[in-house]
Amino acid sequence: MRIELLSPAEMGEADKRAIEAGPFDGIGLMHNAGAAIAREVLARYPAAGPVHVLCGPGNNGGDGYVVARLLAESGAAVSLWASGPPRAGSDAAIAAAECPLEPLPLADFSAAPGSIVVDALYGAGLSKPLDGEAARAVERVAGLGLPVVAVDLPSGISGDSGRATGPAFYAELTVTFARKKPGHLLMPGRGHCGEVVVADIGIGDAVIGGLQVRTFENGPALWLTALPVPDVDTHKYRRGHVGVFSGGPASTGAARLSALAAARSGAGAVTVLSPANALMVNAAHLTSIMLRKIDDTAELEAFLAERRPSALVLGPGFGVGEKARDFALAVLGAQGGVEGLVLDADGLTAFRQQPDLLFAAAAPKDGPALVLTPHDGEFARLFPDLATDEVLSKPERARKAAARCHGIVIAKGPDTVIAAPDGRAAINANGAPWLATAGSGDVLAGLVAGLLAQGMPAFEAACAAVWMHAEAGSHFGPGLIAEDLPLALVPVLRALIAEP
Ligand SMILES: NC(=O)C1=CN([C@@H]2O[C@H](COP(=O)(O)OP(=O)(O)OC[C@H]3O[C@@H](n4cnc5c(N)ncnc54)[C@H](OP(=O)(O)O)[C@@H]3O)[C@@H](O)[C@H]2O)[C@@H](O)CC1
Ligand SMILES: [K+]
Repeated sequence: MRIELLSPAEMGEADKRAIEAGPFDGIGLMHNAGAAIAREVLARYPAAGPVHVLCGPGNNGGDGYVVARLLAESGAAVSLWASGPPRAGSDAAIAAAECPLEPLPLADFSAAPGSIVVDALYGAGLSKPLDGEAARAVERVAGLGLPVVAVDLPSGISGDSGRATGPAFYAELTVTFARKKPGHLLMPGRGHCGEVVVADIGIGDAVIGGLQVRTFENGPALWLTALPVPDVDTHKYRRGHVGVFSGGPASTGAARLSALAAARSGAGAVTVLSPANALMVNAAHLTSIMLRKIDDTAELEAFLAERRPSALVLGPGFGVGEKARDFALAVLGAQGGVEGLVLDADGLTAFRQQPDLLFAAAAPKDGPALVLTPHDGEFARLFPDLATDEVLSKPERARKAAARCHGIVIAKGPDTVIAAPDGRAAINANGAPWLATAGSGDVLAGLVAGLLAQGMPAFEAACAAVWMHAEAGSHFGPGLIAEDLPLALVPVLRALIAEP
């Protein structure tokens, strides 16, 4: 699977390098792009009524002229609407000259029900919100409920950020070239794209490889080789030991959800670390998972020294306050053995007044890895300036946050982004609305810790956990509650580990 996500700038560079490398020149790539779209239109709408191709002034419009010509040659009834002539000397001007159809002014666009729309107004070169005739075309198409096939991106959607700065088409199908772009996976872009097809237009893997892309679609291809599989001669502590901090007697369930997920991920041992007053509640609900009393930092340090847990989860149901901060800092300061700390929920909020305290504790390179799992609200508490920066895309925000906190940031949402301090970022796209349920985040935190404890590098562990969590939720479907998730991970893990 080709998992690189190319920004519009990287795509432009790929285009340039592919032309230099040959065999296709600019108009050659455009012919390939147009042919791929025409093929999809004919395959998906074989009994289609008239096709209306809307062309903008740039190369996105150029692709549209190729599509219009090819569809007309195949016998389809095609109308061509253009916002203006392409720039003289551009590839789009060549494509327009090759197209025998006379363009009608976009301002006059109208279509009968039953028509298909090919949106070739703006793609990678979108530079401002759609307005005037383009905005009216979006409105008319939506009003008529016509199916839209978008060329590269639905016009109005940013390929970088997935944002719609103004009106934007809702496509049934988006055909893009060489690789997906971040805007296909980030919200709201993802909701505008419909199905996304990636067409090979002759830009080779070597060209893409040379770009040193740092943004990926999250999926097994990104981390499967790092997924821990136990050796035949293993024993339970070699499979990693996870400690999960529990809250007080009235809020222990979240820690147990994390603990169960850590256990299901393959960690050999899991211990719930409970205050004395919640020991009995936890004991009544735990079987294979161990229990240990920890009320203060001295008890925590004794546990770390004696039992040498490899990863810890702090936050779910824990309560916000000094104890959360002290415990997190003690874990990050632990000498040797601790692979990582997953800080979630209350563990994040506890640092809202002094995020730098946390970030400084995570700075030493030989210390435990820090993984933060904020939803939007928690992200804004720790990184208020990044959260309110309207210019940054979600991956850029997460990258800056990761660099600042010296840790992995899992910026949760329908388009969860995982970022590392070294600049890598992955966008998750297999999420399901069923996952938006209380306790779902606790399961994710435990899953990350379980993988960390088994020695998976932190970025890969975070990406794998997010993907598996979403996959488990999608497979389970309607009726999902967080208690179902740990067991729903089993078929997901089985399928991954069975893969050659
Ligand atoms: N790269 C590749 O590998 C290949 C790329 N291909 C295709 O090329 C596409 C990229 O082409 P592109 O760079 O010419 O950009 P495109 O989206 O056509 O727009 C640029 C023009 O629109 C204008 N403009 C922008 N927004 C506007 C607005 N809201 N309202 C009004 N005007 C607006 C903008 O004006 P300016 O910003 O300069 O003022 C400029 O004139 C890409 O998506 C793919 O389909 C394929 O052929 C195969 C190979
Ligand atoms: K488009």
